[in-house]
Amino acid sequence: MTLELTACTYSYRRWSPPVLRGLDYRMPDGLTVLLGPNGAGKSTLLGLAASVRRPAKGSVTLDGIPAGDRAYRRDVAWMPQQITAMRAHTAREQVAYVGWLKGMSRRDAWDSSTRALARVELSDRADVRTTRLSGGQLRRVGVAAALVHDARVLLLDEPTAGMDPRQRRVFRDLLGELSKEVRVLMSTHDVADLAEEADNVTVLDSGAVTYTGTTAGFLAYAPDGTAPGRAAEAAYAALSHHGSVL
Ligand SMILES: Nc1ncnc2c1ncn2[C@@H]1O[C@H](COP(=O)(O)OP(=O)(O)OP(=O)(O)O)[C@@H](O)[C@H]1O
Repeated sequence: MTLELTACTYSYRRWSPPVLRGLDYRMPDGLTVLLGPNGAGKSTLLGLAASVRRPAKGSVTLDGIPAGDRAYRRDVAWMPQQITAMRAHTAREQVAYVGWLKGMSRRDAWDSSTRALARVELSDRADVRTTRLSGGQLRRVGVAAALVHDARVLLLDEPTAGMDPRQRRVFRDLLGELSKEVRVLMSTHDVADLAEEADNVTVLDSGAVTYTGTTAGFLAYAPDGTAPGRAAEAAYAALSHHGSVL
């Protein structure tokens, strides 16, 4: 299962300079954390991989299947940075609706929605309208919606933003389980918290990949003498300082 961006160029407006220019990126196995400063292009990359944005040049494929094909969309799930509460829908309905859009039968989508909400510890809010949920709860609805159709690749855009410490722990455990089953690419600013859990790290800066490889390889960029528990932050700072290491 290989999700690959090849020579991708993307601009938000026709005449504006591209955010990504000829980007080549192959998503690694297991759990990959996508790091980078604000505006680096993480959401743009995830949007292309999710096939919600189309590159002006280049291609996005999953095992050779082009993004946008039905099979591609079924296998790839995306949690956007902003989760929209659908008016007059409960959490269960909103998640089930995403499953239905991805091609599940109504019944399967409904059953799967109930399971997905349980995985994010939201069963007790399943029948509450999403417009009434807190920001952190709504993000968990977003995670559940990404899980509902049993995709083989999960693309998560800052899933832990706004979650309280307990929910972060629940989410981390869930990620641990999920990354054994599926590939996960997750953007975060939570360098210290998550980078050490991941199998791989990708660092994006100004639309270019400045590091992609194992977490051990990433942590090796921390200068000697870095305090325990600070290695991920120190490695990230060192990579940002040195620029591209590819
Ligand atoms: N809808 C949009 N219209 C115009 N420009 C945009 C739009 N979305 C993003 N951009 C620009 O594209 C660049 C990359 O943005 P992107 O959201 O991909 O970065 P990011 O790494 O996800 O940032 P953050 O960490 O702040 O979420 C930025 O310069 C941003 O201003």
